[in-house]
Amino acid sequence: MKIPRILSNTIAFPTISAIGRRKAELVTSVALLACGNLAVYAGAQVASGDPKLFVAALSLIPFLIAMLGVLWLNRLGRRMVARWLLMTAISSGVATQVFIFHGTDVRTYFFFGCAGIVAPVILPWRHRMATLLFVAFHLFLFVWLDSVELHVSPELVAAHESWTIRTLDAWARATFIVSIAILIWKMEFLTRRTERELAALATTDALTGLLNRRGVDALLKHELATAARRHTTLWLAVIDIDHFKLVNDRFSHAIGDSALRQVAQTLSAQARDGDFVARWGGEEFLVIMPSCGDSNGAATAAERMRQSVAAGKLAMAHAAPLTLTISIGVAGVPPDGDIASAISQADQALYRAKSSGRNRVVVADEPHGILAQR
Ligand SMILES: Nc1nc2c(ncn2[C@@H]2O[C@H](COP(=O)(O)OP(=O)(O)OP(=O)(O)O)[C@@H](O)[C@H]2O)c(=O)[nH]1
Repeated sequence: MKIPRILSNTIAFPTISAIGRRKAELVTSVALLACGNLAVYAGAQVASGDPKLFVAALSLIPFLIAMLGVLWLNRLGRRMVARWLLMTAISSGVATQVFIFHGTDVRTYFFFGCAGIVAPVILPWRHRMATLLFVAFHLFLFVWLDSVELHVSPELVAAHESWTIRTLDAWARATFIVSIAILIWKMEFLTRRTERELAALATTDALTGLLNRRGVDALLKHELATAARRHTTLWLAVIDIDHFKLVNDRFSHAIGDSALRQVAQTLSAQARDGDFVARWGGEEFLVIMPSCGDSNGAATAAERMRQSVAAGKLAMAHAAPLTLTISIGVAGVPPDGDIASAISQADQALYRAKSSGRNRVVVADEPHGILAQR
């Protein structure tokens, strides 16, 4: 079944931050929960056949419209308005039921308790004083109404033993507990997801979508441990775009960014399963190749990447397509070796590749350095 866009949590709010999305989804959940609860409530009132309860059910229509407004405003990104509308609509919907239609015989006032508990997680921290007042007022109403008998409607006192009143009473109690439980579960779920998203963001380079330095550091340690267990060499390729400063200076920083993205895509496409491509720094990339075997295998893989970048063209709006080249330094980390010295060797090999003309691959332990060139 296709879920209407306005109701869907998974596809909603694609453009906002992880934390903002968490709040927005929480607002959607509470709005849907409140709608569901009060729809059942209104259903029981209508089914009772009692004209007063029927009018009470009709009085929930503005509340339902307000909930749709909350969902809509939330999607539009008017999250502050959506949050306050949600809380005030719940509050006034409950107040209407309690003070105009039921009094305290039906425990609709339990929803004041719900509103008081939910408010701090929904309302913005920025409005903390207003939130505090909202919470205090609702908890006061909840405690006060629980301790007094407020028979607003004489008909309701007469109908006290009817199935409708019992149902509404039971529903209000059950909803109080279940709503809080669902909210806690939802918050836990969203917190875990937000944590995962933030962890992914912290290890991802925003421009290219590759692993960033922080991400690759952890990965390197893991891959080295695996290689050491298998007694194999972990091969690393440090890659630098040639004359990249010229691209920025001659065209623009935006074109420079496009060039970085294109090289990142080409390297990722050329990497084999099990290889990892990361953005190592400005215009430098690092490729981790755990299963290349010997230096020939690593050099062949690096050469394939070099050729592929050189064969690509970066489309330009008002100029001829741009051809980019890269220089690559390759080094291996033996099972008992350390990453820092392998990176340093790869850097030196890269330096040799640059100083001997660029657009080439140099393997650190090759006596002549230059293994492949065009
Ligand atoms: N557009 C863009 N440029 C960047 C980014 N990060 C670093 N750079 C640029 O990359 C350039 C690196 O230039 P250099 O280190 O002089 O190297 P180069 O021009 O590539 O020369 P060689 O490496 O010797 O071939 C600098 O101009 C940086 O500003 C980025 O994220 N986007």
